[in-house]
Amino acid sequence: MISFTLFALIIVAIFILLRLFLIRTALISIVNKCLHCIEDAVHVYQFFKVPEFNENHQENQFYRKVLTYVNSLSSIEDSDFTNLFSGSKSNDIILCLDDNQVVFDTFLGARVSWKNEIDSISRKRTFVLKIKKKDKRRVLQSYLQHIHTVSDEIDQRWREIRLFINTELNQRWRSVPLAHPVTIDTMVMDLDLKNRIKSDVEAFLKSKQYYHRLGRVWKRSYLLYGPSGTGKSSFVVAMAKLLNYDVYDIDLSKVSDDSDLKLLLLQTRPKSLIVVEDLDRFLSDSSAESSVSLSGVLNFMDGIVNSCTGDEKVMVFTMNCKDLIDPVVLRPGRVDVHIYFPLCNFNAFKTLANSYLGVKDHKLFPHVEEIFETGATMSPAEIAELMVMNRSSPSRALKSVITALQISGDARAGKSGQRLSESKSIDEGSMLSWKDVSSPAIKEVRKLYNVLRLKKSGPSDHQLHHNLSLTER
Ligand SMILES: Nc1ncnc2c1ncn2[C@@H]1O[C@H](COP(=O)(O)OP(=O)(O)OP(=O)(O)O)[C@@H](O)[C@H]1O
Ligand SMILES: [Mg+2]
Repeated sequence: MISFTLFALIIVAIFILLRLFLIRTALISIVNKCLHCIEDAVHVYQFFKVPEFNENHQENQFYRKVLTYVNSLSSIEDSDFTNLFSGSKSNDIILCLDDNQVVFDTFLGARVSWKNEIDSISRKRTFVLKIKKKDKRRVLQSYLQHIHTVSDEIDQRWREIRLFINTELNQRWRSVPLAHPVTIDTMVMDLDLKNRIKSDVEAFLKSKQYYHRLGRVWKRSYLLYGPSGTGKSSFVVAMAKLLNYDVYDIDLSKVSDDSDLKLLLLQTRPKSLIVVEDLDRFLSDSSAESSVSLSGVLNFMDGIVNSCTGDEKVMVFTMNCKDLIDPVVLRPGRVDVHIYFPLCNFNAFKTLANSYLGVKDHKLFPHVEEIFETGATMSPAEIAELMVMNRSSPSRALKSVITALQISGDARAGKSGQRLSESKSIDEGSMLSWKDVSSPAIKEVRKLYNVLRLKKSGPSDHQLHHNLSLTER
C-alpha cells in the first residue's frame, strides 16, 4: 500500500515537473503547434481572401475593417511577429499584426485563423481567413457581421481625422493623424463669411437625396484664393474638422500622368476632403516634372472617375491669384464656391490681438487704425508672428506691428507709386508682389525686436520713433 502511494506521488511529481519544464521553455508552444498540425490533418478547411484593393484598384473597405478587427484581438500578442506603434496618447502602445503572420480567433466555438499575406512583387496585401468546412455554414455569415460591428465600434471610439499624402512608391497614399489645432472658430475671418461657409457645408452634408435626385455626384468644390499667409491651408484643416472628413493632400508633382491622377482619386475613401494646393503655380509652371495635363486636371475636378469613388466628397483648391487661370478650370460645377482670403484690415488685426495677446482694447489701437486707413496692410501670418514673438508685452507687440505696417506701407507706396487705401489695393492682382515687400519689413522688425529685447523694459514711444527713423534710412 505504501509503495503504491509512493509510486503515485512520484508520478504526480514527474507530471508537475514536466509541466513546469514545458511552460518555462518554448516546448509548450511546440507541443501546441503539433496538436494543431494533427487537427489540421483530420479536418477539411476552406479559405477566404480579403484583398486590400479590388480589381479597379480601389481600396477594399472590408480589408480595412478586418485589419481593425484583427489588430484588436487579444491573441495578436501570441503571434510570432507583431509591430508595436505609439498611439495618439503619449503612453499608448498599439499592436499591429506583421506581414505573413497568423493570428487565431474563436467565434461561437469555431476556431479560425487570419493571415496577412503580402505579395513580394506588387507589395499588395491580402487577409486570408481559414475556417473548418464543418464550421463554415454555421458561423461564417454571423462572424463576418461580427467583424463589421466590432470594427465600426472601434472606429467610432478611436476616430481621428487623418491626413493622406501621395508618394511615388507602390503604396500610393500614406497617412498620419491630422494633429493641427486650428478650428473654424480660431480662424480670423469675416464673421458673416464664416457663418455663410458653415451653413453651406451643413447644407451640403444634408443634401444626399437632393444631389441624387438631380443625377449629380454628391460633391462640392471650393476655391480658396488670396495672398500668402492669409490662412488658406489652415482653413483646409478647419474645414476637415468641421466635416469630420479625412484629408487627401494631392502633390501633383508626384503624379506621373493623367491616368495616375485618376488612379489616385479612385483610391480615396468616401467622406473625404481632397486638396490640391497652389493650383495656379502648377498650371503656370511649364517646367513642372509632372506630366499631368490641363485636361487631366479638369477630369480630376469633375470627371466620371469622381462618381466612382463613392459619395460625399469635398474638393478644395488653393491659389494665390486666380486672374491668370483659364476660366474653364473655375467654371461652375468644377468650382462651386470661391472664397477670398484677404490681407489684414483693422478688424482682423483686433481679432488677432485678442487671440494672440489677450488684448481687447489698447491705447495704441487708434494709431494702428490710422495706419490701416492709409492702405498699409500685412498678412495675418506676419502680424501673428510679431505678436507671438512679443507675447510677453502687448505694448511692444503692438509697436512692432505698427513699425512693420509703416515700413511695408512705405515700401509698397514706393514700389507701386500708388496709395493702398483704394479697394483695388487688396485685390489679388497686386498680391503677388506683396511677398517681396513684406519680407524686408519683417526682417527690420525682427532687428528692432532684438534691440528692444536688449533693453529689458518695454520701449517708450520715443524709442519706437527713434528705431523707426533708423529703419527708414
Ligand atoms: N486668417 C487667419 N486666421 C488665423 N491664423 C492665420 C490666418 N491666416 C494666417 N494665419 C496664421 O498664419 C500661418 C500661415 O497660414 P497659412 O499657411 O494657412 O497661409 P496660406 O494662405 O496657406 O499661405 P500660402 O499661400 O503661403 O500657402 C498659420 O499657421 C496661422 O497661424
Ligand atoms: Mg498654404
